[in-house]
Amino acid sequence: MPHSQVVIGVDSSTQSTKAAFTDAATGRLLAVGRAPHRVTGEAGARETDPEVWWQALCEAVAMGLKESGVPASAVTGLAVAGQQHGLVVLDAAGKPLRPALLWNDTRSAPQAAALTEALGGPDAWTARTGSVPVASMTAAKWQWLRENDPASAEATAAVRLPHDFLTERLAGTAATDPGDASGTCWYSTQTGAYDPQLLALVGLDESMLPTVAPTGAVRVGSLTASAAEQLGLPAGIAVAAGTGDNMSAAVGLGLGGAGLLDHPVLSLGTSGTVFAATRTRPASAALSGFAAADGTFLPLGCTLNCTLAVDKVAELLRLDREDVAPGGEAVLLPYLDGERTPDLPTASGLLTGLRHDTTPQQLLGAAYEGAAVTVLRALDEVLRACGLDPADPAVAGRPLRLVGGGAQGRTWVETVRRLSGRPVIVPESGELVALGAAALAASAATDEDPVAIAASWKTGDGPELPPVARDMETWERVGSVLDRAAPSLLS
Ligand SMILES: Nc1ncnc2c1ncn2[C@@H]1O[C@H](COP(=O)(O)OP(=O)(O)O)[C@@H](O)[C@H]1O
Ligand SMILES: O=C(CO)[C@@H](O)[C@H](O)COP(=O)(O)O
Repeated sequence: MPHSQVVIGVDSSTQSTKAAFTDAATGRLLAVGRAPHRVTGEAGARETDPEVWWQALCEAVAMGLKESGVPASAVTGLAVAGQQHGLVVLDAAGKPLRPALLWNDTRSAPQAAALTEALGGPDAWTARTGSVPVASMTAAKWQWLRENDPASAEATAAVRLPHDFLTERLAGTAATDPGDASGTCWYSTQTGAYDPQLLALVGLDESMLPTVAPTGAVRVGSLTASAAEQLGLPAGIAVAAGTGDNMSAAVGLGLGGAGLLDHPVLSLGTSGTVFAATRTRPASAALSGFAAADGTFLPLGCTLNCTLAVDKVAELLRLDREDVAPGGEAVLLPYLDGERTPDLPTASGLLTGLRHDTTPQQLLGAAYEGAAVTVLRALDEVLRACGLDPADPAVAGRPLRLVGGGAQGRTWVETVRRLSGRPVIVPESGELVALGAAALAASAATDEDPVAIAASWKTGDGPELPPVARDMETWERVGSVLDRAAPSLLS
C-alpha cells in the first residue's frame, strides 16, 4: 500500500528531543523518535550546547524513520517547537560561541531587575512586551552575557532562540515566530514587531535577530541539501517557522483562533505552566503575556520546579514516584532551581510540619502538593487575563487539560484533580508539543490553518475525569507557608 504524506513535528525541550512522525491526513502518530539532552551547571547556571540539540534532532529523526517504517520520500514537512527563552549566540559562520543559557538559568536575575527598573517598572514592560523581564527572559540573559562573558557578547554576530537556531539549521533561513519572539522581552506584542527602544536598551542591532514570520505556521524555507543529508530526508521539503513549546502544545490541543479559546491548560514538565489561548492581549505583571503561534495570545504562568524537582525528592527518599501518600501536616516547597512564579530566583527548597510519625511517602506527597499548588496559583490570573471571572461557576467548571510528561503519571493527575477541584482532560496522546509542531509542518506544506488541522486530527481528545471535592485544607496550608516564607527563601 502506498504511504500517505507524513510530517515531522519536533519537540526540542529541556530534557530531550522528540520527533513525532505524523500522518498528515489523519494526525495518526506513526512513531516518536527520542534523544536525551544534557543540561549542565551549578549555583543557578543551566546550560546546554546548541550542537547537542542538533545532534539530538538528527538522532530522533533517524529513530522515527526506523520505527515508523515510512520511506523518507513520504515526508513532506518539518517544524520545530522548542523550550522558550534560551539565549543562543552565534558567530558569523552560524557556529555557537558558547553553550546556550537556558530558560531556568537564574544567574540573570540581577540583570532582569535592572532592566525592569530602566524602563520605569513592571507596568511599562507589560504595556509593550506583555511580560516583565524576570531571569528567564532572553533580554536578561543577553545582559548577563554582556556583563559576565563580554568576549562572547562582542563576538556575537547573531542571537537566536533554541527553536529558531534549529529551524535555521534545517532551512538556512534566519526566521522565528511571534510566539517564541514574545518571550525575549525585545519583541512587542503591542506592535507585533521587535521594539527598537528595547533593542537599543540592550545594545542589540535588529540585523542580529531572525525575521519574525507572521505566524508559526508559515513556510519559512525548504530543507537544505546539507540538512537533508544529515537527517536522511528529502531536500526541498517544507520547513515551518515553528514556535515555543507551550505555544505548540496549544496548537496540538486545537486551541486558538480556529479552535477553543479561553480554556485552561496545565503542562507538567521540567517547568510547570498554566496557560490559555485568548483574543485579549495580556498585560498582567503577574504572568507572562505571550503571543500564541496563530495570531491569538497566550497568557501563561510558569514555575521552574515541577516534575524534575519532584523526581529529585523521590530519588532522595529512594521511593518510586508513585509510592506516595498525601502530605498531611508536612509542606514541601521544592524550589530546587530557585523560582519564577513567585519570582524568587535564588530560593531553595523548604520543608515544614515534620513530625516523628511523618512517613517518606508523605514527604514525597508534600513535594507533589507544593509543586502543584505553586503552579495552580497562577490559574485564576490566566483566566482573568482572558477576560473571565474565575469565580463564575461556568468558568470554574471548565476542564483543565493536562499535558507534559507528568500528565502520564497517576499521582500528578490525582494531585491536580484534588487541588484544583476541576474536571481534568488528559489527552490520549502524550506528545502535544510535538503534535502541535506536526500541525505547523502540515500547515506549511498545505497552507491550511494549523489549529484547524490539529482540531481535525483530534489530537487533544481524551477522557474527561469528573471533578473531585477540592482539598482546600491542603491548598490553604501550602499557600499560607508559601506566603509567609517567600521573602526568607531568597538566599
Ligand atoms: N509516567 C510518568 N509519570 C510521572 N512523570 C513522568 C512520567 N513520564 C515522564 N514523567 C516526567 O516527565 C518529565 C519530562 O516531561 P517533558 O514534558 O518531556 O519535559 P521537558 O519538556 O521539560 O523536557 C520528567 O521529568 C518525568 O519526571
Ligand atoms: O520558560 C518556559 C515558559 O515561559 C518553559 O515552559 C520552557 O518553555 C521550558 O519548558 P519545558 O522544557 O518544561 O517543557
